[in-house]
Amino acid sequence: MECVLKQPKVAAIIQREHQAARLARASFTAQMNAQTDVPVYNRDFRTSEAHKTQYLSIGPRMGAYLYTIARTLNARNIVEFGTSFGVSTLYLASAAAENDGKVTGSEYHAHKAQKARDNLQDAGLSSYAEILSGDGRETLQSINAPIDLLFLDGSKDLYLDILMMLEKHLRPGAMIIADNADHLPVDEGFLQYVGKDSDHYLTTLIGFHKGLVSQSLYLNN
Ligand SMILES: C[S@@+](CC[C@H](N)C(=O)[O-])C[C@H]1O[C@@H](n2cnc3c(N)ncnc32)[C@H](O)[C@@H]1O
Repeated sequence: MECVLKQPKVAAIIQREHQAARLARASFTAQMNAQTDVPVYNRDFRTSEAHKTQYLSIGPRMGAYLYTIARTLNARNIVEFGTSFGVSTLYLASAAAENDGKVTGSEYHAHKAQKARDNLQDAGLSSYAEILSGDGRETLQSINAPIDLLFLDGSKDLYLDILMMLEKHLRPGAMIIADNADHLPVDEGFLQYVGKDSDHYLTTLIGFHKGLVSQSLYLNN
């Protein structure tokens, strides 16, 4: 079976971007955390230095997981809230390439969206992804095809808003994956909405190398 992720050109760009993210994080995190008590994830995505300049990207294990889920679902219409420099998008676009599908990414900062497009181009995956620049609450309103996979990785306090905005487009059996679930309150907001009392979602929290990921199956009862 072909695995686009393992194609030398794709693997090289993914490795390059993980390495760049690691180097950038090493110097930036200590510096920023020393300046304020507000964790990176709680800072305003429009104004914070971290959101403007840093990768804040998933790691290789999470990337392999996203790719596997997208391939297993045969996901053709993949939507990503929070693209940054497009590391996660490279994994999702690799699966989309094999599924004859497409990823629609969203990133508030225009220069980040452009770098994500450049990375996809370098990997030869441009035909399988489109990156919308601007606030996902506006740009993702253009989605109208049935969604197979929704990856939430933008501002944590907007996960529920984005889900509710796109819910009408989820196909039954769609998967919603939310990163950094350990940063979310359990008994309100997104996790409460998709949690055990929901008739529409079956949700599990998965422990990763660092933190929790929420995975919800859309039941559409
Ligand atoms: C955790 S990073 C995403 C990392 C990316 N998924 C990856 O793994 O490479 C979050 C990104 O979401 C963007 N973001 C946050 N809220 C957003 C919004 N409302 N609309 C668009 N982008 C947003 C931030 O600018 C930031 O670059």
